[in-house]
Amino acid sequence: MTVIEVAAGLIQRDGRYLIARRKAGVHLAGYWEFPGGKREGGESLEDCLRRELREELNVVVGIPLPYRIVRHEYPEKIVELHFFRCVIESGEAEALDCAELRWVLPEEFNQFTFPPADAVILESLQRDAIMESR
Ligand SMILES: Nc1nc2c([nH]c(=O)n2[C@H]2C[C@H](O)[C@@H](COP(=O)(O)OP(=O)(O)OP(=O)(O)O)O2)c(=O)[nH]1
Ligand SMILES: [Mg+2]
Repeated sequence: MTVIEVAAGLIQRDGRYLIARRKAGVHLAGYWEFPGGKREGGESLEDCLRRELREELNVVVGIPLPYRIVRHEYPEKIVELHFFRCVIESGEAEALDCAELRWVLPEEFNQFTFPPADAVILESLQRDAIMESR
């Protein structure tokens, strides 16, 4: 099975992260996720992320900082998720290509259903937040 490369943004502001709910009718519909999408030919993952965040949220972000890479095998596809930390440089996030948006604290992640691939990232961000508060 071919591996689908995806770039996703860990967009942080005042200790909260921006999460988006996937629209109906797509893979993992209704799940909450970190905004982003599939890399197109000839594009770097950083360019992909910046494009996706413009398309999905109408925001421009600064230089994305690599955080972690997660490979996950779903029954229907294999995804390689490249998570980047980033900050909004201009624009206020709008739900252009997602069902709903929320700014949430890491301690609130458990109130939302994320795709199984995201579990390690959620735990890692929660751990980071605890370390930063010490
Ligand atoms: N953006 C994002 N995708 C995720 C996460 N976790 C996870 O398993 N995925 C999966 C869902 C999808 O199969 C794939 C991302 O593709 P996508 O549907 O967002 O792609 P896209 O924005 O380019 O949308 P499209 O043009 O193909 O409709 O990765 C996550 O946290 N963020
Ligand atoms: Mg997407």
